[in-house]
Amino acid sequence: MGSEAETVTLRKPRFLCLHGFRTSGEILKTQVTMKWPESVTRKLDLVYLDAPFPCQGKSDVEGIFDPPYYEWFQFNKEFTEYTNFDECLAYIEDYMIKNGPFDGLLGFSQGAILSAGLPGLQAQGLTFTKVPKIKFLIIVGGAKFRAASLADKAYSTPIQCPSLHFLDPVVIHHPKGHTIPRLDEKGLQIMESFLERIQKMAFLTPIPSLSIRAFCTKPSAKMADRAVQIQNPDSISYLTQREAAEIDEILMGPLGFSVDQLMELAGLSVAASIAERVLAICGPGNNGGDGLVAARHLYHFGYKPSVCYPKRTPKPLYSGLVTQLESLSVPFLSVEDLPLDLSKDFDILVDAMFGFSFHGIPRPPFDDLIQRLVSLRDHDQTHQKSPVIVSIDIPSGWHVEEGDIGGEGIKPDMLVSLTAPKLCAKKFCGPQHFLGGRFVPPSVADKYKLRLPPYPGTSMCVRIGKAPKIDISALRENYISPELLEEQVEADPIDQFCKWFDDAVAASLKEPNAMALSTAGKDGKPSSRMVLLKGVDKDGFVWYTNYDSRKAHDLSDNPHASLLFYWDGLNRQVRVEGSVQRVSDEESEQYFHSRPRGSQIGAIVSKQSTVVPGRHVLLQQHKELEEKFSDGSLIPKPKHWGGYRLKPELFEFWQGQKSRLHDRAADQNILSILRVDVILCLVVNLVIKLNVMSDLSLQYSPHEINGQQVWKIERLAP
Ligand SMILES: NC(=O)C1=CN([C@@H]2O[C@H](COP(=O)(O)OP(=O)(O)OC[C@H]3O[C@@H](n4cnc5c(N)ncnc54)[C@H](O)[C@@H]3O)[C@@H](O)[C@H]2O)[C@H](O)CC1
Ligand SMILES: [K+]
Repeated sequence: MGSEAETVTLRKPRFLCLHGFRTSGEILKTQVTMKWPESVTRKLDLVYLDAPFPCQGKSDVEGIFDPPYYEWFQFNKEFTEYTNFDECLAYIEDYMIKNGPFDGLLGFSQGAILSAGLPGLQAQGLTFTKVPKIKFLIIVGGAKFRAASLADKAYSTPIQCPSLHFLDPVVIHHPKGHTIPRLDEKGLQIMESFLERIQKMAFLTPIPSLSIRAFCTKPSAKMADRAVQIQNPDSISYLTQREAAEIDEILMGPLGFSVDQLMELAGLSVAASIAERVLAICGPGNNGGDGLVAARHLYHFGYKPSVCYPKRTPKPLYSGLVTQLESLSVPFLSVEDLPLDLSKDFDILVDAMFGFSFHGIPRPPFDDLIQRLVSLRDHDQTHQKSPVIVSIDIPSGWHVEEGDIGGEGIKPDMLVSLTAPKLCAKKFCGPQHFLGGRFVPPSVADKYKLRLPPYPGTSMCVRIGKAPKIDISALRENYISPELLEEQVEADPIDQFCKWFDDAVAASLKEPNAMALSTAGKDGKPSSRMVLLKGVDKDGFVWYTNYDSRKAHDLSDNPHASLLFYWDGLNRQVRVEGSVQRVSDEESEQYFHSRPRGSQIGAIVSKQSTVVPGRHVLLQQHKELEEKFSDGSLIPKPKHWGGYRLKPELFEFWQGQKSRLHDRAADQNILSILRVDVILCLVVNLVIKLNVMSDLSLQYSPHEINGQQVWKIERLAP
C-alpha cells in the first residue's frame, strides 16, 4: 500500500558471496562483518553461500575458524585442470534461480576466481543463462583461471561491469596479504564511491517486484491469487499527498523523466479515456498542463475540444502547449465567454484545475468554475441531459487525502487517476474510475509497494473497480480490459467469455460484439460473414437476421455453426462451435421492438441476399414506411426477421503472446518512446502488436463425469 511507504531510500545492491577454498559462507561473513565498517555493510545486501563439496583435505583456517569447510571445485597441482567445475557452476546458478535475483558477486580467493571469471562465461552464453546478468563484482584476493580452455572463454573481453578489486595491482591496495582486508581511509573512500555508483545502478535496474512479475510471467498459484486480488479495487494502492509528490520527484530526478514527457503521457491517458464535444478547464499547475495535452490528443482523435485556461503560466512548457493548440485552431474561451449553463454546448467537461498540490479552498476564478460543475448535478435531478465530468487525477477542490469534505464538491462521472490513485480517490463513487499514465517503472512501484492493475494490451489506461453493467443488445459502437493467466480461467466457458467480453468493451474496442458467423449448407461449402452478438447467457449466443438470408438457408439445411470473435488490441480470439436453433417468436418480437425505429423499418425493407433493381428502390420503400409509421404506431416485426441461438459445444480461447525477442525489443524501445512523443509511442505500440508471434490456446469441450456434463479445459499446441 502506498501509505506503507517510508522515506525514499535506494535499494541495496544484492550480492551472492562466494567464500575461499576450504572455508565456508559463515567464515566469510564473519570476516566481512568484522573487518568492514557498518557504514559499508549496511549499504549491501550480502547473501553467503556454502560451496557444494565438503572439504577433501586440510584447511588453511583450521584452528582459526571452526569447521565445516567446503570447496567449490578441485584442481591439479599446476592449477591447469579442474574437477567438478561444471557441477559447481550448476550449483551456483540453481541457488541464484531459487534465491535470486542477485545484482552481483562478491568473492574471496577461490570464490574470487569464480566471481571474476563468471561474467565472461555468462557473456558468452556458456553459463548462468537462466539468471539475470551479473552487474557488479567485488573481488578480494582473486586470481585468474589457469585452465586454458576456461581462461580463453572467461577473459575474452575485459570485465564490463563495475568491479572493485582488492589485489595488487588493483584499486584498493592493502598490505595484509591473502585475507579480507580492513579498509584504511583511502580504501574506505574508494569503497564508498563504488557503493554509491552501484546503488544508483541497482536502483535504476530494479529487481522485478512480485507484484509486477505476477502479471508478466506464468504465475504460480500464489501469484494467480495475487493477480485476482488486484482486480479488487480495495487491494489497489492509494497515495498520500506526500507520496504523490515524492514519486514525481523520483521520476523527474534519478529516473530522468522531464515534466513534459510525463505530462504528455498523462494527457494521452486522459484523451484515450474520453471523447466528443469537450471543454477542458485548466488550472495553473501541471494538472492544467495535463488538460492542455489531453485537449490536443482529443483534437487528433477527431473530437472538438475547447479550452478554458484563465490563469496561464508563463513557462515555456505551458506556452508551447498553448501554441500547439492554437495552431490547431482549438478555441480558448475566457471565463466570461463560457456559457453560464455548460450543459448546452458540451458533452464532456475535463476538470484539469487542480491535482495533488491543491491546498485550502479554491480561489477565484476557480471557485466559480468549480461551482458551475457542481451545479450541473442539479440538471441530473431534473432529468435534463448534463455533460459528463471527467476529473484528472483529483476532483478539483477535493482535499487530496480526505476527499469531498463538505460533501458539496464536484461529483465527477469519471476519474482518471495518474501514477497511482491518491487517497481521496477512495471516496470517488462515480461509475468510471481509470488509472492512466503507463510510465511507473518497477523500481518506483517496488519502493512504494504499489499494487497497480495491469494495463491491457497496449492501452494507456486501465479501469479500476467494477465496470458499469453493459446492455449487449444496446451496444452499437463502444468501449472495455486485463490479461489471460492460465490458472485464472473460469471453469465455465460462458463466464470466461463474459470476462473477456467485458475486457474488450473496457479497452474501447470498436464493436466488440461483432463476430464472424460461419455456416455450411447441404453442399458442405462453408461461408462466413460478420454479425452482431445481441445476447449471451447460459443457453447460448444470440443474433438476429433475416430468415430468408443465405445463412438462414444454410442453417435450416445444417443447424451447425461456428462463431469467431477477434479482439484486436487485446490479441484475443474466441471460437465457439455448436448447434443452432431459432429463438422463440416472443424473444424476436421483444428484441425487434427495442431497436431504433429506423432499424425496424430497415428490417422490413431488406430482403437480404436477394437481388434488388437499385438502391433507389430500397430508399423509396424506406421513405414510404417512415411516413406510414410517422404517427409512432407499433411497427410490426416482419415474419422473415428473427433470432438464432447457438448452443455451444466447443470453445477455444486464444491469447496472442509476445515472444521473448519482442519483449526485449519493446524494453529497448521504451526510452525512445518516452523521449520522443506520443506518435512514436503509438508507432511502437503497433510494432509490438504486429510482432505477436506465439500464442496460448485453451479449449473447453464437454465431458461427462459421473453422469454429469462438465467442461474439460485443455491446452492446445500453438
Ligand atoms: N507523476 C505524475 O503523477 C504526474 C502528474 N502530473 C499532474 O500534475 C499534477 C500535480 O501538479 P502540480 O503542478 O504539482 O500541482 P497542481 O496542478 O495540483 O496545482 C498547483 C497549482 O494550483 C495552485 N493552487 C493550489 N491550491 C490552490 C487554491 N486553493 N486555489 C487556487 N490555486 C491553488 C498552486 O498555486 C499551483 O499554481 C498531478 O495531480 C497530475 O495531474 C504531471 O502532469 C505528470 C506527472
Ligand atoms: K483535477
